[in-house]
Formats: sequence, C-alpha cells, structure tokens
Amino acid sequence: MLVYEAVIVTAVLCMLYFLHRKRCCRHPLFPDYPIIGMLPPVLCNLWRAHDLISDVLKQHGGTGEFTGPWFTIMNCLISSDPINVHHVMSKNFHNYVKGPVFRDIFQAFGDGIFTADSEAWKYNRDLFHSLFKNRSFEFFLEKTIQNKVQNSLLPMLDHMHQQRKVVDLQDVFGRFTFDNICSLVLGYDPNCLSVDIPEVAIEKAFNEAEESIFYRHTVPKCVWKLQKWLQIGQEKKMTEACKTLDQFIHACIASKRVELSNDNEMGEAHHVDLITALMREKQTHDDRFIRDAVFNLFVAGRDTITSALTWFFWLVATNPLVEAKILEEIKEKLETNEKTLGVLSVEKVKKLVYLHGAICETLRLFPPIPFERKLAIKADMLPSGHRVNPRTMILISLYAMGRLEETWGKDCLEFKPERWISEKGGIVYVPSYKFIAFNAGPRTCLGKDLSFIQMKMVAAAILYKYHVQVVEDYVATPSLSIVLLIKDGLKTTNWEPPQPGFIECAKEGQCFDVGVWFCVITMEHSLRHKLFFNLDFKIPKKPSCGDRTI
Ligand code: HEM
Repeated sequence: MLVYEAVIVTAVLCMLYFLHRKRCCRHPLFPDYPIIGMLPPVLCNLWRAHDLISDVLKQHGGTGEFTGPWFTIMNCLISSDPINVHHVMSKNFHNYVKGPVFRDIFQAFGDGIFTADSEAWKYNRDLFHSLFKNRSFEFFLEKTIQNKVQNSLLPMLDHMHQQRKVVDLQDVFGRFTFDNICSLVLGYDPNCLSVDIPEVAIEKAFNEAEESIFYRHTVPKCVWKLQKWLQIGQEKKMTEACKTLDQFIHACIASKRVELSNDNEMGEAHHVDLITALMREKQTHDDRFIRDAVFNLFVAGRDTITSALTWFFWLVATNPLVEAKILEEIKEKLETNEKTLGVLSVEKVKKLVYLHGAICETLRLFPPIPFERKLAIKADMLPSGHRVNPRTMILISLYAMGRLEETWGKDCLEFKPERWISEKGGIVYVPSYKFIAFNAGPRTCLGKDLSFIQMKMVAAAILYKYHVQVVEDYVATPSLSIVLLIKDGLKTTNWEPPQPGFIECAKEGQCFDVGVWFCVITMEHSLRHKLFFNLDFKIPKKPSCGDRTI
C-alpha cells in the first residue's frame, strides 16, 4: 500500500515539476520531454549541432530557451540576436559574468583572465594589455613567427611534398601554434613541428585537458564530479593532464627565475618573452599567478589560430578564384616576381587587404570559439523582450551570428572576401556585436591584432609557394569541442607550387560571382576593359586553375 502511495505522490510531483518547467520556459527552442528535457533533438543532430542551433534560432527570431534534463543545470537562454549581444556584452556588461559554474568547469584555467570576473579580471586585463602593446614584444613576435615559418613550417611542408604524403594541415598548424605560443610566452620552443612528427607530452596533455573540459559541458555536474572523486574515465585523464602541465609550467617558472636572478639587472633587453615580462612587471607575482597566466595564454593563442588557419585553407582550397586573387594581391602590392616570397614582415602583411578580408570571412563562417557563455547576476529584460532571471545562463552562438541574413545578406553562407573590401579598397568596419569572432565589449580579445599578423604571415608564405589541394571526396565537418576544429583534421595532398598560368589567370582576368562562378579572361592585358571573351568554366573538382581547361 505504502509503495502504491509513494508512486502516486512521485507521479504527482513529477507532473507538477513538468508543468512548472513548461510555465517557466516561455520561448522553447525545442519540444520539452519529461525527464530528458530538450536533449533528444540535439543528440540526434550532434554531428551538425552548430547548424541545428543556427537553424532553430532563425526560426525563433534569434533568441529562445533550452531546458536540459530534469534537475541538471543545463538550462539556458540562447541568442544570436546582435541587439541582445550588444546588451549582454557591453551595455549591461556588469550584470553578466563568467560565474562560479564556469570556473568549476574550466578549473584547469585557475584564476586566469578567462575565468576571472570583476577586480581579478580587470587586473589581469590591464596587465596583459600592457604586455601585448609593448613595442619590444611586437618585435619579438615578428621575429619568432618569421623564424618558425622559415625554419620549421616551410621545410616540413617541403618534406611532405617531396615524399608525396597526405598532410593533415590541422595537425601541422596545431604543432606550429604550440611551438609559437611556447616561444612567445616562455621563451622556449618544444619543437613539436618537425618532420618526424614527435609526440610531445605537454602538447598531448593540453589536448586531453581541453577534451575533458568539453566533456564537463556534456554531462550533468554530479556525473563528472563523481568521476573526479573516483578518478575514472575522462576525469582521470584530466587530473593526469593537469599534473603534466603544472610540472612543465612550474619547471619553466623556476628556471626563468634562476635565469633572471643571474642577470646583473632585471631589465636586460634580450628577455622579451611574456613570462619574463610578467616577472619584471611586478616581482611579487607568485608562481601560482604566473602558472595561471601562462595556461590561459597557451589556450588563447594555440587552438584559436589553429582553427582559423585550418578553415581558411579549406575554404581557399575549395574556392580557387579566391586563391588566385590572394596571389594577385601579393604580386601587385608587394611588387614581387620572385618564385619564393619568404616570410613577410609585419609592415608588409598589413598591405594585404584582400587576404585580410579572406581571413575575416573565414572567422565569420567558422568562429574558433563558437559559443560565449555568461551568467546573469540580477533579473533583466533583453532588448528582444526575453526575460532573464537571476542566475540564468546565457549562451551566445557566435557561429549562428556569422550566418545571419539580416547582417550579412542573402549570400551569407557563401565565402566572399569581397564583402570585407570597401569601395576605397580598405577593410569594411563591422561592429563587434555583429562580427563577434573576437568577442565584443570590454572583454574583446586582446590578441586580435597579433592573430592577424600571424595568420597573414603563414597564409601568404604557404599560398605563394604551394597550391594546396584537399584529398578527393573530403567533407569538412566541425568537431564537437570547445574550439571549432575540423573533425578528423584537414587532409591535403598533391602539394604543387602554384602554376604560372594560375597566377596569370588572376592577373589578366576578373573574377566575380553571379550565382555560379565565372572567370572572364581577356586575351590581351591592354584589352581588359574593352573586350571580354566570356569563357565560363566550372570550378574543377580538384581546384586547379593552372591547366586553363575551359
Ligand atoms: C583567431 C584567433 C583568435 C580568436 C578568434 C580569438 C577569440 C577570442 C574570444 C572569442 C575571446 C573571448 C573568450 C571568452 O571570454 O570566453 C577571446 C579572449 C581573449 N583572447 Fe583571443 N582569440 C584569438 C587569438 C588570441 C591570441 C593569439 C591571444 C594571445 C596570445 C589571445 C588572447 C586573448 C585574451 C587574453 C582574452 C581574454 C580577454 C578578456 O577576458 O578580457 N587571443 N579571444
């Protein structure tokens, strides 16, 4: 009898809870099922989760609610509406913080800039800002990247080309950016990028820590907490990865302290890596503070650039006319006819406006950080009319924002660097609450300028030397991780130098988009504006403009 009553009471309580959820969730994005909430449609479309969310947000006017399984803290308000984004990120900035749940999930970041709020965040931000803007750091950055491209990246690709090997460009860029960020932050190069493709323990540990952080987003808190306590599964990997990373970073800090104390004065000019600058800035920074700063900078500068470069090369390889235009710009603006370009200086990459537009276009379509997460402190009303209760989690889909017809037009799904080029030939300014790849408001990315420098140096050096092709029947699918990488990497093959005809085609011709790509080539350069031979050709399956089969 008692069991019978207990079942009835439980059923009634469940029904009340279900109704309560329904009443609270006024703008559901998906059907809300008992117990499992809105998970089923997401789980069934996991392989295209970002596109699913973009589509659903579009159907619901840009903002709506997601409720997770019962008694979990997965409920959130998701938005891709620029007015809401401006409100959350800038106008009412102080009401929206990272919060304790974020810090719990991103525990490996310690008290660094990414997880910090209020005064701690402000302190970190001012500190990093002064470090990045330092002239000697800019110079150090330029030399470090030039050296890495010249002495590791290009030789590695040469080797792969000679061996006729399939190259996973994503892996190559992952190694490249890891070496770079280690050099920039610690003044130490672990040489992950070399022809024998070594397995470097610290790089592996970073990957595992990031996978575990993503895992914590996908399961209820009690599950990963229990796993952590029992030291099993992904949580065991997380503990081991953090141990490896901490040992490495602390060893670097200790040796740097010895190195600096051996110097006659702390101000020796040759130390310009960020850890030295941090120690110099304030000698009272303890090891814990420096460890957290180093970890946060590693994450900031590694996967974001890897993601952006990988998607950029995939988009360029599948849009040969864009590739041709980039090469044309390099030849025209830098007045070079040399077969090899070498690695450009900061001053020279700044001249490459079309390349800049192509990178912006990549970041619009594939923002390396696809979601931004905030927690409301007090109740608020979004400009779209959605109510925000205290402790509501807000997710901003950067991915969906890059595909909004209202912002980018009907051709928003096309890769068109031209949309970034103004009539005067400069870069079109788009406010950050619309072009949000680098975040918006007071927490805008501090590494934006140095990211462009790095990406443009790499892109120009590779494209000028090679005509990158992706392997046949390759499909690029976004990975499910905190950074938007390509699932299974970017497999490229048949690395050929760009053939003369390829560049000529761009130089003599004009490329434009009329729904289908046409390439209009003039017979004589001098006749460019008078006589067009309208020779249309389809993009060949394997991009190769050099053979001019029309
Ligand atoms: C393509 C490259 C990059 C992209 C798309 C990018 C994007 C972003 C985004 C979306 C945020 C906000 C993250 C959050 O608050 O959760 C951010 C913050 C930040 N980024 Fe970047 N980032 C890039 C490269 C870099 C690099 C190379 C560095 C420096 C080494 C850097 C340093 C930072 C820092 C310090 C913050 C924290 C700012 C704050 O909270 O005040 N980023 N970045």
